[in-house]
Amino acid sequence: MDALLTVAEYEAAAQELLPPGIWDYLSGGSGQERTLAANVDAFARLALRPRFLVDVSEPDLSTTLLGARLPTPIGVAPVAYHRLAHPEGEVATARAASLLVVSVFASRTLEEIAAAAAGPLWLQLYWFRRREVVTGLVRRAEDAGYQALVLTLDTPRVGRRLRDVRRGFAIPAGIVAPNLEAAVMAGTHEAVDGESALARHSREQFDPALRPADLAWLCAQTDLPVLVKGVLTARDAELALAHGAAGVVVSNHGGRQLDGAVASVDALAEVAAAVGGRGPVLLDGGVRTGVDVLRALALGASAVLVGRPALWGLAVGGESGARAVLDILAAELEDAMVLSGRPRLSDVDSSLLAGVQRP
Ligand SMILES: Cc1cc2nc3c(=O)[nH]c(=O)nc-3n(C[C@H](O)[C@H](O)[C@H](O)COP(=O)(O)O)c2cc1C
Ligand SMILES: CCCCCCC(=O)C(=O)O
Repeated sequence: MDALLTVAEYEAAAQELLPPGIWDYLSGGSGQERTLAANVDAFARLALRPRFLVDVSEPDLSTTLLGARLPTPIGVAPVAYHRLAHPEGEVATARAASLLVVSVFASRTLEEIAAAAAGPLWLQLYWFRRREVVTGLVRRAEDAGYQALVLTLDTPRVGRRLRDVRRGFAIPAGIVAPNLEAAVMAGTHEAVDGESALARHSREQFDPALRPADLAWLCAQTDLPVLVKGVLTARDAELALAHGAAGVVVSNHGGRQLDGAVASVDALAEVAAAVGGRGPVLLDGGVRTGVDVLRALALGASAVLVGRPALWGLAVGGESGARAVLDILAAELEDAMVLSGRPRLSDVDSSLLAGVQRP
């Protein structure tokens, strides 16, 4: 087989390998999948304005995020059940990633992942009705050396994902979420009529009444920085920072929640302006090339996260497949920085983008 050179080639190879139901769960979106498509299309519309007569002989992709030095501004977004893609699951991804946000629905324990990790780990949380589930996870993350928490705001319930509804998708027997007790996970392996097992589970277990005061309460439970994920407006960024958040992840959950929601990259400038340097602004959704990473940085992102691309790499080649995907994105980013006359991340700003108003 020829070497795979792009994320798109990993996507196609993963589709060949994965059972159709798992492929649909990993790659699909909600509703008509308009936001899923928009996330990718919106990047393609952002044209670049390269400049020359600049010394680009020593490009530097490194950055600092929440005090941690990272070789690139590219991390892995929280994605449930990596063992759907590869038997080693999150342990393989953690070996490959320089920053991994571990889903609360990880299919390996927080401690196994920490023992394998090559870089910082952050733990993503949902707002479970039973608060002791949340606080128990916070304590375990602290004890295992995780460096931040990420509270996902955009999922008061799982969105209506028609591919999963049609297939009666449920988590296959043998793949579990070992960081959550059995009572919290009841029903996730059983298909139901008219709804995916995950959507039903979320209605039973997630508290849809999450308010700013709850965020403040969570921040008060821990010394770890708490970021919020799913922010698409200046209003939510302001509210989150005012209630203790240390940073935000601009995200529409990869087009899996509100179909019709704005593409992540189209929401980025508004959110970055509202944060105004008070904390890191990450972006996920639709990042498929290193040029996309550069575009996001130009619009104010401190770093990007990739969800599906990491899982496609994992499906194709376990740890080395996930690493290959992240390396492709980093190599493409370096190329784009050199070819656009921005050799350091501090050189990247909105002057790189055509048609974007400059301050
Ligand atoms: C299969 C799958 C599972 C996901 N699980 C979670 C999760 O457990 N928690 C969460 O906050 N986001 C979850 N997400 C959303 C991702 O964190 C991220 O927002 C999204 O994948 C980014 O879009 P991309 O896949 O285009 O990179 C999941 C996404 C996918 C594709
Ligand atoms: C067992 C519940 C899984 C919750 C959904 C994970 C997720 O966020 C996703 O997008 O899928």
